[in-house]
Formats: sequence, structure tokens, C-alpha cells
Amino acid sequence: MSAEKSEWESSQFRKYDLNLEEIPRLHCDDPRVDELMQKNQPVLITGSNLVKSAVDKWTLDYLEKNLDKSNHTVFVSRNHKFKYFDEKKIYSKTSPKGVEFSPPTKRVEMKVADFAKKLNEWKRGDERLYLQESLNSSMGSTIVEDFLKFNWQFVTEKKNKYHWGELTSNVLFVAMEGNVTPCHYDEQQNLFAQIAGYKRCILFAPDQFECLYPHPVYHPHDRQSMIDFDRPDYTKYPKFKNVKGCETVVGPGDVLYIPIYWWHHVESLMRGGPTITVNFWYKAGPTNLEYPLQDHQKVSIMRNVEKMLLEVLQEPKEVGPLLRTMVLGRYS
Ligand SMILES: CCC[C@@H](CC(=O)O)C(=O)C(=O)O
Ligand SMILES: [Zn+2]
Repeated sequence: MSAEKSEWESSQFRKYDLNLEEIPRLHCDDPRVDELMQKNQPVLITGSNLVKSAVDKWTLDYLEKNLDKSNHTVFVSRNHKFKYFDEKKIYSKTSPKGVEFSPPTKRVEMKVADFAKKLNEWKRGDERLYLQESLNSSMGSTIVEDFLKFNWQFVTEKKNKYHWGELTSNVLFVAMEGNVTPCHYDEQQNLFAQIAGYKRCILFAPDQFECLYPHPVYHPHDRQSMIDFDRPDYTKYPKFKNVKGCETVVGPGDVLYIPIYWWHHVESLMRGGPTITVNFWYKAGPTNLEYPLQDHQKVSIMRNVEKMLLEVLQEPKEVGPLLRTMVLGRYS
């Protein structure tokens, strides 16, 4: 990918064994934006002014001064990866008791001032931090003012045009340079609005499910790929060699449409300073089953089959044998 305006260069990317297409980068008035969004395809949208009120102002200092003095949710990692896990699934009835799950990150509450201090004093080997918190009205009046000045018409127009469900949250992400959110998919539509710094986003379509080996649905890392992109185990995950993906770099003012069920890996560029993002997560719209089904609908069906089997079998180890008995020689 060429550095658009030389604010970054590919030497700031982490190195992965992937060959990736480029996600189209289009102005919000370009009709091709809606052609792509209509087809649940990713697109990087420029010129929307979606979060212009923040792009002009939000820096770590500004957030420190204007986010209220209370604590904020910060994830801590011993390495550069912040792999999400669902705490509720660590001890759920389908995950066998005492299953070995050591959380890769820990969640702490921290004042923004302490968060900023740790970022400024960080040196190699120190644990990394990632502030992730839903924006809400208790965020201090200045931040709320900036938030209310977002270009809500832009997102509302998209929500209505594509019959998305309700806006569930706007999450504020403040990352250290080099932080990585490993490859996963979400069950929500996402308008990913970049405010400060640069993030490389690598996306894979829902039909790449077989190449990305998600953890089982009952696992705390449900929806996350089991593959460590830094050291892929091609013996355990041979199809990863054939994965097909696309990528882009989002910078201040850019909005990346991450379609529901699309896999994404997101990294804050190394040596790029802290990054600030706000995302807009929307519930899926009503499902109209038109044939042939779309790939993301098949992922949703597979999830439901897994959940139902786990519910009745109770023992995850029995899911594979039962499905093999059902399919091998009969449906395959
Ligand atoms: C915890 C999720 C963070 C975000 C990726 C990133 O900016 O690091 C993402 O995956 C999303 O917006 O869906
Ligand atoms: Zn995500």
C-alpha cells in the first residue's frame, strides 16, 4: 500500500505472512460507497466529518483535561496483543469446570492522568495499556459537547438506508503505538471513526471462516481467531496459508465501514504515537432469508447449531464426533 500523504510508511506495520488487496478509499459523496455498503463490503470513507469535532481537538492531553476525574476502563497486556475474551464464558456451564483459561489481559480502572503518565513513561518490556470505554453522558461536559457535534446525520442516513438495528454503543479507544487487537469478528455493523494517529486494519470476508479457525462458541475467546498472526501454526491451521484478505490504514477523519461478521485485525502503527478511535456499533437489521444465503448468514447458522448442540450435549468433546457421524459419507 502506498503511504497516501506520507504521514506513515509500511515499515511501521507488523510483519505477517499475508498477501492483501487494498480496501477502496472513497469520498463520502462517491456513489460507489453505497454500492459497496449495500453489498456488505468494507470501504474507507473520507470527507464525512463524522467526528470532525473530535479530530480538531482530541489529544491525550485534551482527554486528560476533559474526561471527568473518575476511573476509566483500561486493559493491560504483557505483550502487544489485546485479545478480547468474554468473562461470562470463563465459568459457564458448557465450558468444562476448571478448563485451563488464563486471561491474556487484565482489566483495571484508571484515571486518564495515570493512563497518560504510563504511556509517556513506557519503555520496551513494560506492560502495555489500552483504554476502551463506552462514551456516555458522564464523560464531562466538554467531551459530551464534542460528541453531540458529531455528524449524526451521516450515520443515521447509513443506518436507515441499510436497515441496521439500533446504535448499541460508541466505544472510545485510546491505544499505545504498536498495540494490536487480534483477528476477530463482531455481530454488529461498525462505522470505525479514526480521530488521532494511524491504524492498519486487515479485514477478511465471512467466507474465510475455514481459514481463520475461530475458537468454539462456548470458549471465552468466542469470535476470535485461534491463529497467532505473529507465529502462525500451519500444522494446526493449514488453511490459513490460503487466506484472502484486504487492508487499509485509517487516519484522522477517516471512517472505515467494517461490515457485520467481517474478520478484522487492527494495529496502531509502531512509532506512530498514541491513537484515538470512536466506533459506532449497530445491531444487525431484520434477517430476510433470500437464497442463496449470504456467507455471514451461514456463519450465524453455524453459531446457532454449535450453541444448540452444546446445550443438549453439555460436553464440548461430543460435538465433533456427532457432527462427523452425521456428515461424513452422508453429506460430504
Ligand atoms: C475492542 C475492539 C477494538 C476495535 C479494534 C481496535 O481499534 O483496536 C474493534 O475490533 C472494533 O471496533 O470492532
Ligand atoms: Zn471488532
